[in-house]
Amino acid sequence: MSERVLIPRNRGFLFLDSHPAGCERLVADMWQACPDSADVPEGAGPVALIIGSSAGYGLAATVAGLKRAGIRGIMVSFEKAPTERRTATAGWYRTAATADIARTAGRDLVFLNGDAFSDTMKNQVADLIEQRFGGRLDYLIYSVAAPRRTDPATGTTYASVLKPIGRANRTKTLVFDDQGVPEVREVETGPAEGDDVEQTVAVMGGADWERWIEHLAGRGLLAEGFATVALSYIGSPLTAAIYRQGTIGAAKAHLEATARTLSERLDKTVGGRAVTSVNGAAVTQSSTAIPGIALYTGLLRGVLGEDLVPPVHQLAALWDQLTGAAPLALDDEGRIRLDTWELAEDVQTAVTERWAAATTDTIAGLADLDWFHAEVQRLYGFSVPGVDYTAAVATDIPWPVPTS
Ligand SMILES: NC(=O)c1ccc[n+]([C@@H]2O[C@H](COP(=O)([O-])OP(=O)(O)OC[C@H]3O[C@@H](n4cnc5c(N)ncnc54)[C@H](O)[C@@H]3O)[C@@H](O)[C@H]2O)c1
Repeated sequence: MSERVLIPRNRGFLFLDSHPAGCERLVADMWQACPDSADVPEGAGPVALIIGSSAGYGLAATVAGLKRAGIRGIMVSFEKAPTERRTATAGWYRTAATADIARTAGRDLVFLNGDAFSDTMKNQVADLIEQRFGGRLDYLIYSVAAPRRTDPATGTTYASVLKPIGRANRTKTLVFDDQGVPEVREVETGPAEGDDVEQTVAVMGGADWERWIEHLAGRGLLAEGFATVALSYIGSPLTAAIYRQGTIGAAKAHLEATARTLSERLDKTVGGRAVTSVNGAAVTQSSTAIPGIALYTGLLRGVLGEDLVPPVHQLAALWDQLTGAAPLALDDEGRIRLDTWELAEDVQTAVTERWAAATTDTIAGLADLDWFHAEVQRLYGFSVPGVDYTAAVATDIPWPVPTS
């Protein structure tokens, strides 16, 4: 086993290495932070498929699903193995840690590493549901965030972009230099051109979610009352030009429209439903790539402090609505809303005032920079309280294999 002392090496919000012990501790902390539920079934729980389970909202869905609903089933993500020179990706280590928690909780989770957009993965999952999980899937949570997708039907590869639609967008944004010193800058993003919108919709819209449901339905694997949820975001007017009214927003609108058509079909065939869940802003590898979102999230935390609702609490609420432990609450467009704390008028007013006042000189008093900076580091397992970063750690942790 290779053991090394790991120090964070990064370019902007991207880090070269991930810390296995930090990642493990983070998952353990998430598990602790998720409240217990009296409604968890004693025996084999419902069968769930969670796509995008190694990070962000998908990881929260997995941890909260274990704790609030006693799920078993299949977790899919796309992570890189450790090599001689590089650690594995953080999601690899978080997956190993999640597998340990599931084992301790006595829940049968199988973790698959590969491209969820491929037919190979869909077949592998369908075979597993058939052979290991009684041939019936109760829940599918779709939480993929990816820059590219190859459509297996045509072989065409699509690339998503983060651009405004119609005209260029100038926004304030937050960056940190190598020493972690913050700077508020203005960046301009040119408008979507050519087929940018179609490409982004093809990656982050509902096409692959629908393909999954059709594939599993075609194999007769959807249980009576089957429910599926895909994650969506609306966000603040401050980020609307680049997010909700931009190329990614077009993809989210497509995802939400897909939910409506899927739901009609599922209702008729298995008495099931498909919905989107609109979640609040969180620091994830995907969200930090969006211009302005880092500044916005730092200010949001500055306003809300500990009242900023972490993903695992939002996903606990989601599972409660799915299992019936809490009433299903849908907005006028049929979406589950777990972002109400973020979009509350007083919160948005306060964030907007701070946004207007934000400069490199004032930012420290307006945003919770320590939290934001540490959250970015925690995406890679660094800055996790309780971890000894001077100790050498084994980096060649194996991907969890299911016990037979
Ligand atoms: N982060 C936010 O602020 C926020 C807010 C609301 C909704 N959401 C939504 O939540 C969803 C997940 O986003 P996130 O921020 O948690 O992302 P993330 O980057 O933290 O996680 C993405 C996950 O997708 C997996 N993945 C990527 N490509 C894959 C592929 N080809 N095959 C299989 N797995 C793949 C990754 O391994 C990882 O598990 C997205 O739909 C996003 O729009 C995010």
